[in-house]
Amino acid sequence: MASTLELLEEHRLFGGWQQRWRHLSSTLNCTMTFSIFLPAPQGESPPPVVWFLSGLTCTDENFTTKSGAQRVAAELGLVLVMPDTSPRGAEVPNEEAYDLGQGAGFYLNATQAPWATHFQMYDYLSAELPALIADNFNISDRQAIAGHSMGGHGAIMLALRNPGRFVSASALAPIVNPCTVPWGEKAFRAYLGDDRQAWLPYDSCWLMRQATQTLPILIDQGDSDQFLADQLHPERLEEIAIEKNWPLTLRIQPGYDHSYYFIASFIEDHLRFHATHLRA
Ligand SMILES: N[C@@H](CCC(=O)N[C@@H](CSC=O)C(=O)NCC(=O)O)C(=O)O
Repeated sequence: MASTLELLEEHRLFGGWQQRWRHLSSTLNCTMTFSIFLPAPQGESPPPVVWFLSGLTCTDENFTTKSGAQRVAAELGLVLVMPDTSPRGAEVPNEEAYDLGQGAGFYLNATQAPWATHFQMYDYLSAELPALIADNFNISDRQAIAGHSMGGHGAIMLALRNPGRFVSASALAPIVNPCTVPWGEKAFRAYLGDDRQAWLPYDSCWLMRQATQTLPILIDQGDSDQFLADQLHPERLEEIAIEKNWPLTLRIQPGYDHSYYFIASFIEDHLRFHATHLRA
């Protein structure tokens, strides 16, 4: 299936362009959308890229419309790519619950029926979408990745599984140990089956323990986050990082919850963190 891009929306924003595109994904066997922010050019070199993976219930539009990230991305000359969080469409299986099915792809390759035909988000994000973006936009191969909650899991997991692909990774309120928390256990059992060994390559704590090549990681976590105690456990990844002398910074932010108000408050720090590494 050849992938042609169809422009759905375009808006001038902070001197750059916010665009939304549709394409047929051969990996996911459905039509997908993604959003991209293209800053005004700052020189001859193609601009570096920050990917942002969103959380449960999100599309590419939650971050686009609620984070306010484009102002700083424009200043820093960063391209932002915002993929959707799962395959979509009437032909794609779904559940009524918000934490399984459409909007809850968990950035993995499902092996179980009825999910496996479409839920191949790991391959979509590690191969098909990066190639499509590289073929159609003037971008650098200097790239970083960030995400929120389920998307924070996706960002750190993708960075740990693909050494050298990203220069830095960051997350806001990420699920760092999905194998042991209710959101992750429910999704991994449905998508990957009962064998917990098959879950491990999607667990950032397990991946960091195995890793031999580091990259800088920044994590922000609100201490009033309603999901902190049951689902997130950022301290578990921090403990492994300390044991391994890994360059990871975990910042606990007093009073902040799990919402986009939290993301909007700290996304500037994340983009500046990535810009430092992307321009190094
Ligand atoms: N609706 C659910 C909670 C869903 C939720 O909070 N989603 C978060 C991400 S949670 C982890 O991945 C989110 O980003 N929502 C979109 C938004 O725009 O806020 C419930 O009621 O518990």
